[in-house]
Amino acid sequence: MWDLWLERAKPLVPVIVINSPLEAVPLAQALVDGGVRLLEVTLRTQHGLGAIEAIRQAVPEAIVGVGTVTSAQQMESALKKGAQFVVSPGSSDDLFACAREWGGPFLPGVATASEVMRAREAGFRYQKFFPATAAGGIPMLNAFSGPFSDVRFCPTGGIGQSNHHEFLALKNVFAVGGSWLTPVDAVSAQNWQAITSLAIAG
Ligand SMILES: O=C(O)C(=O)C[C@H](O)[C@H](O)COP(=O)(O)O
Repeated sequence: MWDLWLERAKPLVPVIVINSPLEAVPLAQALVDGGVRLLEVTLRTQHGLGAIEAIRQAVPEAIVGVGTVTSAQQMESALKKGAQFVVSPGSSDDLFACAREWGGPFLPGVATASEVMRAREAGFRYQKFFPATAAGGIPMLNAFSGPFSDVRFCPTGGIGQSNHHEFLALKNVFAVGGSWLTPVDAVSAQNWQAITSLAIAG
């Protein structure tokens, strides 16, 4: 699924925190206008689920995922709202089971070789490397590429405008994620043009 989506979308996954329900649709539209279509709407606030539903309805060019998923129950709630992919900062047997039953694109979070192996054994070869810079950054991803040549990563955590190209240049990286595309001050000021400009620059 990722390969198909990435034919039409930049390999950037903004990690979105919705503080006001009214922000969701214009923010998603601003990102899409800049060519960023894979959107990870986190469940860090109470508005996350509603935002997923609203963006699915109002911004058809967006590919809307849910992030900060740490339980099967959260995954199920987000899928009911129309989430098209699911991201977790970590991995658990419950999440693996729920994602397998669903059958859609799930990115389990991994930070160590053992976690990569567990997620791969569970059937997930696309994984979120989190927290990317704190857990070893580019040297760690290069080290993973030897033993895990069949696994591809979306590094997230500590990545920004200045270094995301270096991550994207790695063969085992299919996309990079982060909050730099949706700065809190621009979102709270409803400066959608600034968000589109960041998306275009990314
Ligand atoms: O809440 C989640 O779903 C997470 O898994 C963590 C986020 O992906 C990172 O916290 C983003 O990192 P920054 O780009 O450094 O802000």
